[in-house]
Amino acid sequence: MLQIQQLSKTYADGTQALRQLTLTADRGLFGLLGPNGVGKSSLLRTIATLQSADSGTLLFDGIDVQQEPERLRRQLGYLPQEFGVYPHLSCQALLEHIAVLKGLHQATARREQIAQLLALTNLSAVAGKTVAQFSGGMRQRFGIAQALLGDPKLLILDEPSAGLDPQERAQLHNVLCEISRDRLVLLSSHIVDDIEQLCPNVAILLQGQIVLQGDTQDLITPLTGQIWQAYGASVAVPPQAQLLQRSYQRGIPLLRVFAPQSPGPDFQPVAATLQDRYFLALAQAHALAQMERAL
Ligand SMILES: Nc1ncnc2c1ncn2[C@@H]1O[C@H](COP(=O)(O)OP(=O)(O)OP(=O)(O)O)[C@@H](O)[C@H]1O
Repeated sequence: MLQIQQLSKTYADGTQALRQLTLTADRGLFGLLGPNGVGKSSLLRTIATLQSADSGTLLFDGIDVQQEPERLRRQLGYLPQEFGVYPHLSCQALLEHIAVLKGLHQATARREQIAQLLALTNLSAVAGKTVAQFSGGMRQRFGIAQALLGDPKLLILDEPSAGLDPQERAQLHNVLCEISRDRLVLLSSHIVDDIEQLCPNVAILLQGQIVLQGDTQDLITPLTGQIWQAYGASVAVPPQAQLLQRSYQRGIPLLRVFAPQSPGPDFQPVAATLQDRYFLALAQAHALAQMERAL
């Protein structure tokens, strides 16, 4: 289990990336959701022992991550948002190289593990190609294969589906579900659909703090019967409703709002989604910040 208490991090230029952040995550896929720049990567890099926090505690399965980073690293797989590869090495050779760096010295066991991971990530047929020649989806699956070397109990994936086409995303999702059975997979994204499809548990991060955390379905259910949609450019947001999203459907303007009762005859009730919960959290945080500024 990952237990984070009151974690804070301020960069040298004064940017406060994490503000007394508290979070608990157990086994399975855990989604970390938040807009750009709220501190997701800062949190993941800190958990991955790539940077230190200024204060707070960070425990994983009884390991004090800040006191014993080496012990944590033996249990850790990490896929950063962007990762470089040696351009001239094949996928197979690169995995061999990383496996040795991770301490997998026994050649037969190492080869077996690499073969299993190549099969799991659907890369066996292209293992002889250089990773530089891979498509975006293949690269991400390679990134997951390298992170899984050594069978880590904690896997950290920073925006793993960014830039993938729908087919590659679906393939990646299959791999993620497959590998999350007996470990904690901490996954960051600003693609709400990805988190809703994959993660039974989620946390929403805003301005360096967790503003909402829980079972994904339990966060959505209380919104049942309170999400409404209206089509048309002339429809206004009624005062008793909270605007969640203005968008388009096949070119027609679409308004999506939160309201305990029907906001008016133009609005139809629709099923609530994680995106609604997320936008509501953003709107509430924005309103709170405005109130604080006004005081
Ligand atoms: N090394 C650094 N030095 C100074 N500021 C930094 C550094 N790394 C990140 N920041 C700042 O800290 C804040 C949080 O950044 P971070 O990358 O953790 O956010 P994020 O939620 O992962 O964003 P994104 O989704 O865009 O990757 C931002 O204001 C960012 O500009």
